[in-house]
Amino acid sequence: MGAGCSSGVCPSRKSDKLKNSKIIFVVGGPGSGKGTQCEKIVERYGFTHLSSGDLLRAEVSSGSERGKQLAAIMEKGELVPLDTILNMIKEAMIAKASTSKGFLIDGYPREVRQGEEFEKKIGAPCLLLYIDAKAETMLMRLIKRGETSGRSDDTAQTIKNRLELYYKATEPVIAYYQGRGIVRKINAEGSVDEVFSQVANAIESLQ
Ligand SMILES: Nc1ncnc2c1ncn2[C@@H]1O[C@H](COP(=O)(O)OP(=O)(O)OP(=O)(O)O)[C@@H](O)[C@H]1O
Ligand SMILES: Nc1nc2c(ncn2[C@H]2C[C@H](O)[C@@H](COP(=O)(O)OP(=O)(O)O)O2)c(=O)[nH]1
Ligand SMILES: [Mg+2]
Repeated sequence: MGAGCSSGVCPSRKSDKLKNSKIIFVVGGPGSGKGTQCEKIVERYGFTHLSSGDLLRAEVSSGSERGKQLAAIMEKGELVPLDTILNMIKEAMIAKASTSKGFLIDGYPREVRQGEEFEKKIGAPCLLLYIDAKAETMLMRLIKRGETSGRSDDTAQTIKNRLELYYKATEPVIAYYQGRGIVRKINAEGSVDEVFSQVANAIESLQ
């Protein structure tokens, strides 16, 4: 163990506590319905839901100096530094490792490198749920969500940036994992329950 690793939360090595954890990546564009489906998975299957965006928003709400820097990036719809978000996810996973039946990682990886680093420092996913909706659908859902979400990034210009970044950086993540045969594509155009029936089939195919 190198210097700085004595706390047990060492970002540079795999954690023994997490080595047997079941890991599901939930990938899709902004507004595709990742958060909505994750809530339903938790209700039925009892997994632990970790949303990268929620972890970051909690840090922003804490008012910390780091939170202020993150807020400026998120308001523009850009990606925060890889190490920051990966360490936050790893710490949250370790905190739940002894009681969790498995982890839903929502909003991460956003780019292929994030996936590679996650696997080096945490572990490999057994499933990638690809929540697929058309750009117009995502745009409409986000504009509607923006009426009540209070999220500073649910605004027309930032939504446009987030969608562009999704197609450029995140879609390649799906192709990367397709090569391993762990991707299940979910058609997210229908109602929440229609989408969930596909999601449930994918989860049950694991057990
Ligand atoms: N894995 C990540 N890497 C880098 N930045 C991230 C990551 N996850 C979230 N962020 C930052 O937090 C912001 C909000 O992310 P979040 O996942 O909540 O929103 P989103 O992509 O619009 O998805 P959704 O609205 O579908 O939940 C992103 O625009 C980005 O600035
Ligand atoms: N019609 C329809 N609307 C949906 C579905 N899933 C989510 N929504 C709505 C609820 C939200 O206001 C918005 C974005 O959903 P979200 O769960 O926050 O998405 P995400 O940004 O976490 O991917 O879209 C869905 O499956 N069908
Ligand atoms: Mg979300």
